[in-house]
Amino acid sequence: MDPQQLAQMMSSMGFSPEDLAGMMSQFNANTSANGLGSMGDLLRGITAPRRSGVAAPRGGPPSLSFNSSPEEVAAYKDWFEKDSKKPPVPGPAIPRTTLLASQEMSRRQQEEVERTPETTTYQTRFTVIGFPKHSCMLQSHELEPTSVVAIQTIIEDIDGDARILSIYNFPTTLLSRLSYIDVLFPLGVTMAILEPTYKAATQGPNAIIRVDSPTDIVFLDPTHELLRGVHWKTGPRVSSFSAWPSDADRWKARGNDHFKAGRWLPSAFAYSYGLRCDPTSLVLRLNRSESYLRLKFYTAASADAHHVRCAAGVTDAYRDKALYREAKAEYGRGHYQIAQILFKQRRSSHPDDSESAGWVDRCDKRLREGQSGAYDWMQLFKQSQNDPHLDVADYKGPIEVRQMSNRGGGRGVAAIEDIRVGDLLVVEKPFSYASSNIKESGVIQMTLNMLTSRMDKQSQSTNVACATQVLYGNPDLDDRVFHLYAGPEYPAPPPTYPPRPVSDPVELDPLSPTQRIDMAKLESICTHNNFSPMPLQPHDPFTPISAPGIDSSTALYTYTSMFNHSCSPNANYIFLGNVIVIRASCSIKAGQEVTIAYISPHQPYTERRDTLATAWHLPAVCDCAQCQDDRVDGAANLRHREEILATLSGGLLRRPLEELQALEKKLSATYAPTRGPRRLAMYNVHHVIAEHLRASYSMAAMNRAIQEDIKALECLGLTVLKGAPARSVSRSKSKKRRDVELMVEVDHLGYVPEEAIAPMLRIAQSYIFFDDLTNILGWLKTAQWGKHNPGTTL
Ligand SMILES: C[S@@+](CC[C@H](N)C(=O)[O-])C[C@H]1O[C@@H](n2cnc3c(N)ncnc32)[C@H](O)[C@@H]1O
Repeated sequence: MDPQQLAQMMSSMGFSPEDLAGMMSQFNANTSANGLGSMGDLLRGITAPRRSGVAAPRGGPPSLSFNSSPEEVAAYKDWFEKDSKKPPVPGPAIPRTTLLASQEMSRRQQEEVERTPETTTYQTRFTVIGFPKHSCMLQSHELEPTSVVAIQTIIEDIDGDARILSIYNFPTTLLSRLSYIDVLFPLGVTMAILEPTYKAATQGPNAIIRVDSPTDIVFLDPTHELLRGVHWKTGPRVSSFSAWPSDADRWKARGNDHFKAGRWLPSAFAYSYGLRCDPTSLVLRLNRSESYLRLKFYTAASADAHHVRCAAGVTDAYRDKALYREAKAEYGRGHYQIAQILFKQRRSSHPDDSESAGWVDRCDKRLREGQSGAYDWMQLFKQSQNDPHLDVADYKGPIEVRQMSNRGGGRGVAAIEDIRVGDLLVVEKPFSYASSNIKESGVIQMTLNMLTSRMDKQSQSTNVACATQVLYGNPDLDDRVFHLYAGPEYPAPPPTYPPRPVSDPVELDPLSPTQRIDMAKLESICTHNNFSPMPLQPHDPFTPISAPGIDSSTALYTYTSMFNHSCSPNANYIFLGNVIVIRASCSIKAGQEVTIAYISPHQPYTERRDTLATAWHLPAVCDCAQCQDDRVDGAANLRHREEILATLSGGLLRRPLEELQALEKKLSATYAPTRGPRRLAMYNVHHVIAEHLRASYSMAAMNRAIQEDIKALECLGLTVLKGAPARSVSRSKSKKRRDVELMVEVDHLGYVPEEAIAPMLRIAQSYIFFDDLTNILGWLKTAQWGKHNPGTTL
């Protein structure tokens, strides 16, 4: 997003220019504040040795802000690449008191923001993603601590050498309040950080220890064997370290307090500490399963509930609760058959419980949707207006993933039988979804993505954190995400998709997760596969726009990520809430590749090529029909066309007819003679010529006006029928049914652009001049159809 786009976005959201100026200056003065960056006192911890050399920073990076020019971004990237090749050296020592003082100040500022959110200006945060980093891929028992440090935002080693610690992507901490972070990372808690990265801060003078992956953090009890024999220079414990429960019952009570206050992850932590004291406790596991359900950690919830349900000697009451929780967790995992069996078991022991009967019905619906693609579209549309998260099953039509030559990642989607226009191909809930609302959150997060050299939208970086959270709580989904295409820097993914599902739930100990999330790869996967859901809206349902109150949204879909791009695709997608629905936009033969458009096919060729190359790493030569056509036109013609279009910014309507006709000739000459009628750049010229002709109000001119508007429609890619009508559409009049013909081809349900409606209506109006009722009704009907067919019919 460039500064101009940002300014436009802000003003469309109701920010004044003064607001924007305030944000910019505040941003430049502010360093990389994050939630943890505002904590005051000390935590303690242990670092594992870095397994590979990550250069400690020497000399600061070029400064960056969200109004940095592409050259400044390139300079930063250049610095970063050079800097990361330097051998590691010790970082500069910064007095502990200096760091603590600045930390205290940050905290006070943050507290002020929380106290008076309405009077505080927007907080700006800036960070960088998409650089190589070292998420530990080893198990924690392989830890070999070489240095002992006190961990919080300021950490120090046993000799008192102080550093800043930044933890990114820790589940549930996004935009959370200080009081919540204090609970999650209480003062004095000891953690082992596996393979931290020591790097220059994006802003400000001080280097930071950065931990990107939450699975690189292991929480240690004071009695942990790693801490045996460790002597802290600052004394055996941090002064404000609060009492540490030493038995399972106290941990249970603490967990229950957190749970009652809606602090789900801290409650799961407390139950997990309790389980360290008493690994056989069923009540702790049962309680933890409910905390996990609230966090949507379905796999972890199912594992705990299953453990309790099947434990020897479990009481009926516990078994009952565990059964219900396991059933809900399996439902959350999309295992509707298993969930239904469990809900039925519950119903048979509680015949009067209407809730479990309701769950059995819901499972029935999901099973039907997943098998036959039979959805209640209207109901879903209505629900999506209140909540983007819809309770639906995923569906896959007659398609499969195959190896495709010349495609990044090597795979693509192909039809396994002949598909008709409009057929449903995919319905998929997002793996992760993030939306942002700057006004509500009061935070502007700018993220430089080193993989694309572009600024990510706020929701893009948030979505990485959301995907991390889903993986953290559902470790069985690892392959579903890590078998996606991760960009040219990573080895090709496996040739098939989806991976075999893991049926047995995997247990999660949040204090010492055994799974490892490779954050650099996850960032790259999100970059190469993300979508911006723009849900259908009620007032103008066929013009997708952002939902009210949402500035941007980003989602990762897994199966959908298998579709390759084409600028003239044969499938279209829309969003109901955050659920993606893909349909065939024309007939597709068995074996043919099914493609979707990642970007608007209406952009000029060079813009499409550049966006596809930088944002999607598509090869310089896209082999779709539209790009081939554009290449046949030739670079000089494409350039010339853009130059002509650039001169038209003042609009066309006021220009004399002769000038327009000359313009039409000039533009036409930029298209190769072999090209068909689809010439997007010429739509408007034809339509404006038609308007001029119409103004003269003669029979001949009116006829020519109709022909010019037909050309305008053909330039937009529509096939106007000159012979047999496309389809009969019935309408009732005086109880008799009369058929009205559509005037354009409907075999290809490509996106009917908004621009097509005006020429259609004007043609209908022009036929009034000729008293031609068939054409008047036909074109009115066609305009109505066009308005209601943005490429897919539900
Ligand atoms: C969302 S993935 C599509 C699935 C991918 N081909 C796979 O095997 O996982 C996006 C990546 O596929 C490749 N890709 C998509 N469309 C392409 C096209 N038309 N030509 C070449 N590569 C394409 C690019 O590398 C792009 O970054």
